[in-house]
Amino acid sequence: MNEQMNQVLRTPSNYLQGINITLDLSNVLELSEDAKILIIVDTYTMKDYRQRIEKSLDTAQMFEFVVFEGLLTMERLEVIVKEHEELDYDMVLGFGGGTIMDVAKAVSTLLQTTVVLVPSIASTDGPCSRLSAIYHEDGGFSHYMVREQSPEYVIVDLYILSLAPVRTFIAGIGDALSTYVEANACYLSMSVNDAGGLDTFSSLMIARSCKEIIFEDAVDAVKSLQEKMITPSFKRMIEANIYLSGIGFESGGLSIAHALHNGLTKLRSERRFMHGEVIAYTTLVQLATENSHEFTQYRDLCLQLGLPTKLADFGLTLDEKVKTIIEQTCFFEGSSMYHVPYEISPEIVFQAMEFVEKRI
Ligand SMILES: NC(=O)c1ccc[n+]([C@@H]2O[C@H](COP(=O)([O-])OP(=O)(O)OC[C@H]3O[C@@H](n4cnc5c(N)ncnc54)[C@H](O)[C@@H]3O)[C@@H](O)[C@H]2O)c1
Ligand SMILES: [Zn+2]
Repeated sequence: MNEQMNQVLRTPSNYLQGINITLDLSNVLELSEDAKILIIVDTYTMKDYRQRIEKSLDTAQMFEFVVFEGLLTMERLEVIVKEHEELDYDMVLGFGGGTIMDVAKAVSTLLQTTVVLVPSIASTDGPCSRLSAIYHEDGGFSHYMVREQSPEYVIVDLYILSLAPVRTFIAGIGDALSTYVEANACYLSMSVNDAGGLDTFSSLMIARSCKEIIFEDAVDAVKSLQEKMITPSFKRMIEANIYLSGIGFESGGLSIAHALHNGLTKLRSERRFMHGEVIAYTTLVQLATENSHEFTQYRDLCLQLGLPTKLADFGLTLDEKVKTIIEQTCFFEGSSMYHVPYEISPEIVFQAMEFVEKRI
């Protein structure tokens, strides 16, 4: 019975945030002279920040870059590990978007090193969690790989994030928007969270702070980013996107919004959408399944931020194919779809999607 489980809250060992904090990584990480570091970057961070990272880690004995772009699959993960297992690295440092955070966590698990995560966009709440989302070659979600320990270091450079594309920041707000909705559903249904136990009251409060900051600060924070200004609202929103949402989802738990997102990865659309953009929509669907009086408030904020609010915004139609995907991929033993304090079924989710689709 879940009632006898422990309550578990997990956090990264160190969360450091500052303007240009990445100029001083050797000191911030207290690097020893014999440190060997594997640095995982995406094409963007490699192009714009390679020199900064090289200079900042110059006290290390050696470091090597791996450039990763595209989806994290088990096959690609095994290739990276095979190519680097001989060198006895102490640390894997991931510097990039949400995918790079997941690659770095997974590689560090398999190479048994510490992990340092430096998000170059505040687009997901991945940096503070132990999870890595693994995909199939065709883009469909496969499973979560879970690191034993939370990340040792999360380093947040406000200067770098103040130059990031506005769309990525808004996607991060979309991801964070789901956190309280899902954590609250887990708390009320005594569901197992992603930290491996029952929710603490603290994690629920962290998720609630995340929600409060979004509704107070998101609009102003986006304006700040458009003007490349590091304002108090921007700083609070960065913490909400990365830290509060990260702890809030892992130790608060996932529910319908992420289960439905994972199922919808089986659908192909013309344009590529970011994780958080899909989550904004699936959060609205979760709110609709519970007939929440807050549905309109959430939907209006999404509209104000330019986040998708219906399937049509992804160029997709709510048809039988979608229904089949929900039936076949979202409802399985252990799915977070069941993490709600009320009855749930493919029909109820589909009806909620119809409701969301018809809202003007
Ligand atoms: N493990 C977790 O806890 C967790 C949580 C949320 C999301 N995720 C995963 O994260 C992934 C999505 O991450 P994402 O939405 O960040 O997309 P992404 O990482 O796939 O893509 C981000 C893109 O932005 C580019 N980029 C990076 N920094 C940039 C910058 N400063 N300026 C301009 N471009 C930049 C990159 O080159 C990349 O092409 C998904 O796989 C999702 O499952 C994992
Ligand atoms: Zn998410």
